[in-house]
Amino acid sequence: MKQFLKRSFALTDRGVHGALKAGMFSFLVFVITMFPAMLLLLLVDQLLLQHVHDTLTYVLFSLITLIVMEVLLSFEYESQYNETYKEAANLRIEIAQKLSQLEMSYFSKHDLADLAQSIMADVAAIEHAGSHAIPTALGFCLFLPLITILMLIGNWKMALLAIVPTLVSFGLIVLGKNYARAQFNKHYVRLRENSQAFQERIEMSKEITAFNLTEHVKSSLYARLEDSQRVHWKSERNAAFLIMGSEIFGHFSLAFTIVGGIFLMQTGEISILYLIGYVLAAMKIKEMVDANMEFFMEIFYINSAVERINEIRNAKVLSGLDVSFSSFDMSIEHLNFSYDTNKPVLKDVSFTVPQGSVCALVGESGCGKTTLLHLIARLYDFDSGSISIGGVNIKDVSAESLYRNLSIVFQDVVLFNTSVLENIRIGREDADDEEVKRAARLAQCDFIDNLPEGFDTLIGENGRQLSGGERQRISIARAFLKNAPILILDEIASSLDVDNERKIQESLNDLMKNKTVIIISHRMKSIQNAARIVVLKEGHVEACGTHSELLRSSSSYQKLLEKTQAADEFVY
Ligand SMILES: Nc1ncnc2c1ncn2[C@@H]1O[C@H](COP(=O)(O)OP(=O)(O)OP(=O)(O)O)[C@@H](O)[C@H]1O
Repeated sequence: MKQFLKRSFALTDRGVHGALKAGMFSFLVFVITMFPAMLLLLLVDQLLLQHVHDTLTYVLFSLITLIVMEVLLSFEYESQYNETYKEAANLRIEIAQKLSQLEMSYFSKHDLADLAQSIMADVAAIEHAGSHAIPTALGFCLFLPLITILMLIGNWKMALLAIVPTLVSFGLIVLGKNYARAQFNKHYVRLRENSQAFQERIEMSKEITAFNLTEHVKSSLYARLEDSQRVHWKSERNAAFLIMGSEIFGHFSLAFTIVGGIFLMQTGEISILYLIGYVLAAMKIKEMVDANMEFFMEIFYINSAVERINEIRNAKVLSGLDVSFSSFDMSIEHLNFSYDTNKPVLKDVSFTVPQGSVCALVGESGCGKTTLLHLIARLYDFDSGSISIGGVNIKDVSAESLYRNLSIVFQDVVLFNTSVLENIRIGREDADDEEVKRAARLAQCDFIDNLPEGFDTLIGENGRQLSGGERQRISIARAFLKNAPILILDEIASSLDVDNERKIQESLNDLMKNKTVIIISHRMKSIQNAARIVVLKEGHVEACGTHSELLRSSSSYQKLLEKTQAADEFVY
């Protein structure tokens, strides 16, 4: 049961416990709401059949019913709402933790807007269902068999007259469930596409204005909205038909009970008290079904949200053991990798980088240099072969052990919407302010002095208040601060002007001392002193050696040098 609830509603263990508790209270509330009908039966018994009951019986019965009802309702409320809000927070935390453990390939295969939708909207949908629909449905599923058995014991014919139409009414909803689910999924896909389109519109405002695309984008957004409105209307309309059909059958329950009951009473099979009792029970069941129908629909509606949350839960995580590396020699052997199975990006790549030496990766654009750095940083897992540090395959190493020993400076720098100081401190969380400032000086971040509040200046979303070169230097300062034994540099000079590049080059020479460094640079001159230069061509190692060795032996290396020289001389 617990596993069923966990799977069906993407609940956490605690959430399952909460839902069961709330469901039990809902069941008790269903039971107690039958008591006023029983009181009415007592009265009918007295009026019609002259079975006189003491007035105190009515008063006591009413009082006890009221008190129990009040207590149960408050418990039901408490367990439904409190547990659900806690569950929504737990679920979001669980998803956030899971996302932080996933392979990067998961993010490249999934839409980020979709993930954001899963964390916010899907959990909100489950939260709403959890506070209303799931406990009530659980309670009703317990109550219906109980009342059916009691009614069958009383008179099985009357019981069937009241219960069968109710079951058919339910059956209709369940039968239509798959159809409704497909419609709701379609609507969800449209919503996701719309939010992607709006996000793109906002992110590309500059390009849209510059290329005079405002009208075109506006009309395509309107067309999208109209389309999603159509799909939404269709899904709501079909859901409404289902509910209506099921409600009509629900009414048959009452009609059959009255007509069948009168017939059975005339044949002398049941007394008028039985007739009224079964009519009251049929009315109550109908009332409950009506009140809860939208909850059952809601449970079908959250199905696609549940599927997406479960998909994140079941995704493969980066796993491995905590390891202390004995050395930082790096060895890459027969490495193969593809982003998708049809197109290999790296093919049988092998080379070594001894501890404390610099290795440069060069090659035409698209040959797989950045991909190789991503694999070394374990942002993706490779298909076959190995990457070892100190003889240990990084696939067997936990993310914490690896990143403790690795500093990475990528082409695309990501900054957080906080102060400059905190952005640099990301390199090493326990660094004090002085250490952060020293790292900034080493990375030539002199622009910080000109910011309004120096190191305390907030730099806006993804550092939008900074230039490309300034963002790059903050990223380099993080690497200085971390001072890890392995350093990965991907085109760090791409956003720097000549003056800054020269300054950073000097301080980088200090940082790189005694470290295992892997660097990509399109400025061929800057890597000429590297102990080893690996020339990649269409995903495989074409040549490997020092600058002077490659000048003699590799025609691809010579061509790369010629191209960079030609680019340096290019005049606009
Ligand atoms: N996330 C991705 N999903 C699918 N294919 C990708 C992805 N990233 C890169 N590729 C493809 O992999 C190949 C190698 O790309 P990579 O970025 O590693 O080349 P590169 O040598 O670093 O290029 P550049 O010098 O232009 O930065 C390219 O064909 C690219 O289109």
